[in-house]
Amino acid sequence: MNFTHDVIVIGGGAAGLTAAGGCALFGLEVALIEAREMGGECLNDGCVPSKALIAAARRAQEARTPLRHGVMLARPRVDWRGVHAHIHAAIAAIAPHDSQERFEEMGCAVFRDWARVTGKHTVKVGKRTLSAPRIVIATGSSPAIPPIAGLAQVSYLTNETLFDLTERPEHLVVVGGGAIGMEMAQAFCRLGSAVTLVEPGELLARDDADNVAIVRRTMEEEGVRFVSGKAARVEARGDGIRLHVEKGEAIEGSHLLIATGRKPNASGFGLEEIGVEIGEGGIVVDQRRRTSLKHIYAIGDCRDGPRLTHVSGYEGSNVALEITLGLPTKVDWSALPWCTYTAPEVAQVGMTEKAARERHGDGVTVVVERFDDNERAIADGDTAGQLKLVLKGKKVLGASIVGKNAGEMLLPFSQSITGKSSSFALGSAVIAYPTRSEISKAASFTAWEPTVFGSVPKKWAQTLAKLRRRLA
Ligand SMILES: Cc1cc2nc3c(=O)[nH]c(=O)nc-3n(C[C@H](O)[C@H](O)[C@H](O)COP(=O)(O)OP(=O)(O)OC[C@H]3O[C@@H](n4cnc5c(N)ncnc54)[C@H](O)[C@@H]3O)c2cc1C
Ligand SMILES: NC(=O)c1ccc[n+]([C@@H]2O[C@H](COP(=O)([O-])OP(=O)(O)OC[C@H]3O[C@@H](n4cnc5c(N)ncnc54)[C@H](O)[C@@H]3O)[C@@H](O)[C@H]2O)c1
Repeated sequence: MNFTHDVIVIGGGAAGLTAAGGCALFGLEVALIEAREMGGECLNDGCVPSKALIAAARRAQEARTPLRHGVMLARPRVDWRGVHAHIHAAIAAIAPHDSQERFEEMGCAVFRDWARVTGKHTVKVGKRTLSAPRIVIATGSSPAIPPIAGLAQVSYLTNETLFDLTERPEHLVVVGGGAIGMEMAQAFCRLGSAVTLVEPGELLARDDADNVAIVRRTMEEEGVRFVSGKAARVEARGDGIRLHVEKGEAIEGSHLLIATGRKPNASGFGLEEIGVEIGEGGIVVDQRRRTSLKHIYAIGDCRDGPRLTHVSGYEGSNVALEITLGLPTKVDWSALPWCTYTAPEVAQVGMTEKAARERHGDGVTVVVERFDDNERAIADGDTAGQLKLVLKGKKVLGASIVGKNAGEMLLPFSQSITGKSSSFALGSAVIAYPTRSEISKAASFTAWEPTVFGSVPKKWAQTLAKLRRRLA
């Protein structure tokens, strides 16, 4: 077959851009297809706008505690148009990294239209049919809308519309206590909205429950109200809504945010017709991210698996290496990090205590270090939180951190889990004083303490001391 390109990448989000850019930098002829804005969800309606909103909220919260450390601040005045402008300025500042021009400079042919897979090696975009020996599907996901009776008849927000608000919601009702629900509930509350969050199960269910309890307490103290139950029915009420919780109360609010997970963008553009297997959680892939048709890869949010920007980037670069150099690259989730950017942040790498005990039973030990023992945290007056180090013997299986900047502290534990460092190396490292990172050294050293100060080293130290007294 006379192919038009070496590889076709569908989707210009974190996954597709990494795969396309990687292949182009190795000199392959790459077709990159994106129907909407370049940069996908992370840049346009995900990570970037949500973290920009959180930054505005942090500023308001700081001022809301008027007297702290002997310093008096003026009460915050939140101008929602200013918040909106900050969010969109952040998007605009990062947009050049993901732009059509940048990827064309790297050597990609960029097509800005919807793609349809028309054959095992062919993709139609606009009036053109492209063909390649390898195809990468990186079509992302959309908000999953739960079966709440009456939802279609009321107006509601999702991450696709939330960041366009130009006025502060009076009372935001958030459905879903996952990462989006928790981050946005706290941010809107800090910016002055009343916030009620409805969740039937555990908040941040993938994280360590003790650590989540700490962030929940902080959010409650700041004014977020948590309602346990499933959102079952909703109706319009004046300019707002009234949400009925299954076997529970009815909550009235001015705005409704649906944050109940993601639906992979896997069907409706030709994959089923050519025999690519699609499961409940998305496109079915093997560890090398190959679909049931081995020359077609699926990466990022569109396939079954973790949905995070760094995961999309990791899979994009793996697949680029496999396609360009022919090196099979399997994904490895043993040191997968993630962080929810509430205050305090809730961060995780590797296994939680619960997951480790399910897998390894009594062989697991857990070391807990609290930030109220960390001297930088004390000096800063920001001691909420703790680090849980999960070990099997001295091998690190995971770390669960809740606290200010917890997400920044995961790296040494990632390296320990992957064998590029060890709990001993971290426990004996020299760490700048006073920093919050000292807690990582403290936890690692605690794991070694019984060995370092065990009976054998103690006996040896005593013998040496005796010898010195005799010989000196
Ligand atoms: C509010 C929010 C906050 C988040 N915060 C974080 C965070 O802090 N950290 C983190 O790691 N993750 C975060 N995420 C998750 C992160 O945004 C996603 O995991 C990531 O963006 C997925 O990247 P992707 O490339 O797989 O998909 P996407 O970014 O969705 O890209 C897919 C692209 O494919 C295009 N497309 C789809 N079908 C077609 C077609 N047929 N033809 C042409 N183009 C097509 C779409 O237009 C889209 O641009 C957040 C998500 C949300 C919603
Ligand atoms: N900081 C981050 O890394 C970050 C931030 C935001 C989003 N994300 C990613 O975005 C994706 C989506 O996040 P999310 O928070 O929407 O999904 P999620 O899957 O994390 O949480 C959804 C929650 O909605 C609840 N729910 C479902 N139906 C409900 C109902 N009828 N009533 C009440 N609650 C209901 C579920 O029990 C669940 O707890 C995730 O993949 C996440 O990893 C990541």
